[in-house]
Amino acid sequence: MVNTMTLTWEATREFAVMAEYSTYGSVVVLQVNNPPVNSFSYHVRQGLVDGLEKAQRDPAIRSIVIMGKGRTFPAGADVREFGTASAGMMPDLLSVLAAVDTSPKPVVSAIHGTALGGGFELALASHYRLAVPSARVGLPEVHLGILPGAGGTQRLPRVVGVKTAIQMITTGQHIKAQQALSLGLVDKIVQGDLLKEAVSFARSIEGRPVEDRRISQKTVPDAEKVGEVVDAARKTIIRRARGAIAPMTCVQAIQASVLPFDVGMQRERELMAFLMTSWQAPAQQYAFFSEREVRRWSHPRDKRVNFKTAKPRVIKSVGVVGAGTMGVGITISLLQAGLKVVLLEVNKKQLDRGITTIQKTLSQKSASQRMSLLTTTMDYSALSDVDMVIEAVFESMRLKKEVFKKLDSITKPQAILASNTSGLDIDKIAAVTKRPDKVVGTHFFAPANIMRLLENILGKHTSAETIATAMQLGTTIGKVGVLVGNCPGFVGNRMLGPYVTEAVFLLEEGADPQDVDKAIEEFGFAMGPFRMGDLSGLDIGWRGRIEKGLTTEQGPPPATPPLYRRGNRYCPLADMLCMQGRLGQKTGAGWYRYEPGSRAALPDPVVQQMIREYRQEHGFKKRTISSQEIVERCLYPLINEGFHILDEGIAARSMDIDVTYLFGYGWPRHTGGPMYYAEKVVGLEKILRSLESYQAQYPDHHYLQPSPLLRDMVAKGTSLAALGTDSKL
Ligand SMILES: CC(C)(COP(=O)(O)OP(=O)(O)OC[C@H]1O[C@@H](n2cnc3c(N)ncnc32)[C@H](O)[C@@H]1OP(=O)(O)O)[C@@H](O)C(=O)NCCC(=O)NCCSC(=O)C[C@@H](O)CCCCCCCCCCCCC(=O)O
Ligand SMILES: NC(=O)c1ccc[n+]([C@@H]2O[C@H](COP(=O)([O-])OP(=O)(O)OC[C@H]3O[C@@H](n4cnc5c(N)ncnc54)[C@H](O)[C@@H]3O)[C@@H](O)[C@H]2O)c1
Repeated sequence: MVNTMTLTWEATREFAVMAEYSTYGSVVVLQVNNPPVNSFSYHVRQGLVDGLEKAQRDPAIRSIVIMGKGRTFPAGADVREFGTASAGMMPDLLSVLAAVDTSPKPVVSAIHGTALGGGFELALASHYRLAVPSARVGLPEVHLGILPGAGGTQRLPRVVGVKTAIQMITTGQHIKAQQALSLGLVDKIVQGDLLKEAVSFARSIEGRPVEDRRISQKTVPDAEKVGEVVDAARKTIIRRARGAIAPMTCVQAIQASVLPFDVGMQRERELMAFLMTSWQAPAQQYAFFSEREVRRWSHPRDKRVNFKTAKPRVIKSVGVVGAGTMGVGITISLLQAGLKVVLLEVNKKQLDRGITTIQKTLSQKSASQRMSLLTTTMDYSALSDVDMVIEAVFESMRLKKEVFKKLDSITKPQAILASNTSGLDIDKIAAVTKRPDKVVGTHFFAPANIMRLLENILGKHTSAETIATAMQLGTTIGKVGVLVGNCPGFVGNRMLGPYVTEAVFLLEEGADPQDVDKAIEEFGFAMGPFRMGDLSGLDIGWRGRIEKGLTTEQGPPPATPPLYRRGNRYCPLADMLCMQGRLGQKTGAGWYRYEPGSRAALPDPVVQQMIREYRQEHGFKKRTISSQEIVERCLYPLINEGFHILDEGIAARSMDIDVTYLFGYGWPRHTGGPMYYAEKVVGLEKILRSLESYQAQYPDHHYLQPSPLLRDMVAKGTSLAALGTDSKL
């Protein structure tokens, strides 16, 4: 038991304040104080080493506790230091951890919040670990393109075995305290005041030898199976990693944990150096910080549209209109965040189907509690009292206008009216209401309860308060909100246009759908454009093209040249599939065929025959197209459209585009996003020259025409970061 009377502060702050030194009788507590997440920046490392040395020198001190001040135990290395001079300044994290491991006085890590990366490695180097019940631990370095480089790949397998260590490190998962306890990663879960409990625990182990507590001195429990475990892991990881090098490099480091500790540490260091100097690590770290940076939104259209000054309205209840694919997913997201929802649908069958899906999807534990927040209705007047409505009816401007007119007359005047349109003009929708300032686009991605992106669209009259509310709603429901301007397709779908258009042109020239998908999947996408089209439903794009007058349900509009629409080259192969009722997975056939009940895309001789005949009819000569050409022809026009978007001020920053693609379209994270990839991986000049060269070969493919902004940046040597929000906005 701790005598609370002895818990008087004898704190001296002569050491760097980032690791505060306090004594409680014979126990020293070192509290890392580096808000917000207590990362190990240089001064923290120095403070810890100084504190440890002081504790060793003082004969009155018999044990040491390390903990975090404020919200968390250290969440790892200071990633912002990577690549800067301070990162290399001694003491480095490895020497801090060596001082902990070899301390003759027992060291206890007392964990609250999240002990991640280097933070958890510090805990593993300690002789004892305590955690509060809400704590989480993990080694998420793989998401930053690196590995746990302060002994994590060597100590973790010594506790949990190679198999579990591979699983934890290559997924970067956070583990809850209770699971950590059962895996032997923490020794005790403590209730109540962590400081008191930790001091009490430290006293209880004073004088005990530390040698048998040092994980570095243990052996890996499943060492004899390492070859077999690594072989099995390699197969799944290579497939899952899709070009990211960190996961497999983590496995190589873990494999070395069966060697003597010092040898394994040397191997870990070499592999860490390899990853740190790769192009993927900075790309993934950029992705990490961009995900957070988009929360600091603003828009050049209006100075008031700025996260610093705009205040959100409080949203407690939301109406969702349409219980289709998106309406149901949006409803689930809202309920999961504890918001009240009124779900309205005009079709009874559809409503019933939606309710069943919602019930099934909500986790068993909280289903009844969450379901009690849901009201379902076929009567618009049930929306009279909600704070916000999200419309998710069919993608038709006529219908959206009709719905918004109704919503405007029924809902309370201060209610915000949002549309989940995939790309229709928000201003036209707002114009039918008497509150255009309260109309906004909130573009969710399918499946809406899973996909993290929320693309929020600022209309001409949307107020700063409305945008702040939409952005805040995103945070409340765990989405990554990105603010963009209004144009057909907004940012995400607009950039997708050139990508799918060019993908279909490749079929004319000789590729099969599976060739294109394979090249794009090898680049790192989870799905190529044709598999993705089949999954989403080919009718979505077809309806859109019909609405735009580019095609009709019966074929090309009268008196239209077959391969041109409005002066631009057009390939009608996708329309031809839809006219045959091949709408993708839902009809068992699209670009591919599907066996009943299976989602596996099988190449279809019928489609191959259709493409062959099409080539013959229109005089295309089949040629072999390399994967490199496929990737460049699909992705460079997409990137080029990103430059148009920046130039027009639709996106304020290139990072808004990158985050949109990382979280909404499965762009491979290890490449940083399309704009980062263009600038830092390929190089803007190379992108420009490739576009020019393809355009010379295909002068009527208008998406290949390089954007003036791209040309200008290459000519002036400007960087995307320097462009900031000041492109011609
Ligand atoms: C911790 C979180 C779970 C908290 O989440 P929450 O939602 O509460 O808060 P935010 O995510 O919004 O974060 C708040 C704020 O903090 C910033 N931040 C978070 N984590 C870090 C961090 N680790 N470093 C810096 N900044 C951080 C965040 O950006 C927010 O600020 P902003 O201004 O952007 O709003 C959550 O934040 C989280 O998950 N964080 C990341 C945790 C993580 O990934 N940890 C691992 C870090 S990497 C690491 O620890 C590496 C170590 O394993 C090894 C280091 C050893 C180095 C020695 C290597 C020797 C080899 C030498 C090779 C040399 C080669 C050469 O260059 O020559
Ligand atoms: N499906 C996607 O992948 C996706 C992704 C992002 C955005 N969107 C957009 O979301 C919207 C909805 O798409 P979806 O795929 O969920 O469509 P869906 O066809 O699955 O569902 C639309 C629902 O709206 C209902 N509805 C029609 N008229 C209505 C009315 N007047 N009042 C109330 N309900 C009405 C229909 O009965 C149907 O249940 C569209 O604007 C679409 O472009 C779709």
